[in-house]
Amino acid sequence: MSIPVSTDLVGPDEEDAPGAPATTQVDHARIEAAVREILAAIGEDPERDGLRDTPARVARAYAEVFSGLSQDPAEVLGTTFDVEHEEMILVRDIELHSTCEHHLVPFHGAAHIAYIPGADGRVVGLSKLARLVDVFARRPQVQERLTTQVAEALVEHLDPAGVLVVVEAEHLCMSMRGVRRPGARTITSAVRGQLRNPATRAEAMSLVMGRTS
Ligand SMILES: Nc1nc2c(ncn2[C@@H]2O[C@H](COP(=O)(O)OP(=O)(O)OP(=O)(O)O)[C@@H](O)[C@H]2O)c(=O)[nH]1
Ligand SMILES: [Zn+2]
Repeated sequence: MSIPVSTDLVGPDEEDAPGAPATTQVDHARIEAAVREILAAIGEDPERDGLRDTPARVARAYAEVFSGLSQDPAEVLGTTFDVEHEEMILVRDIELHSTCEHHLVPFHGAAHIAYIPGADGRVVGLSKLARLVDVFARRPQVQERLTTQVAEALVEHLDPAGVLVVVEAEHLCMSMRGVRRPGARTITSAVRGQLRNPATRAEAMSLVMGRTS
């Protein structure tokens, strides 16, 4: 994929408010021009009061929503530590927002991640699992790929004995348009290593499904 060069390219942190998520390198001017064109194409007046700043707002929003394109999972998982824990670690209900690559509308839901540390006993900080989800969610996505990418990144960078990733989400492309079925939830999973073992997998799934929320 080639990223167009423009004087309006804004890199990470340059225009972000303190504490805001880093934004990706996107061509703001090009997004603004495209949004103006879409507004005109749907019969709107891009110059009317409420819409005049919309192209710039959309460019800033896209920079944030697609910031995962310029983030490296290796960095997120770069800090690990050893603890004496050989059993499964599971973080569930990691809220996620992503963008369906077919319609460029959101899908949102939760990820649940379980892993068993590898022979070297390394674990990651719990927050890094949520950051890892964001690295892949903040891209044009399909849910299956998002699920697989999170699992594969953990396998590659943490070398665990086993991994289970479950993602459940509602796709607005199925709710607000098209087939119009609000409330339908899609569940995907990716399982690697010892978590493929039926008993271990069943234990992880019961922990995921037994959530109270
Ligand atoms: N497998 C999968 N499909 C998805 C995902 N997000 C959206 N879709 C589907 O992608 C399909 C795209 O189908 P198309 O027929 O090319 O597009 P469309 O005419 O807009 O389809 P409708 O949504 O049925 O109106 C739709 O069935 C969507 O529900 C996803 O994460 N995974
Ligand atoms: Zn869609």
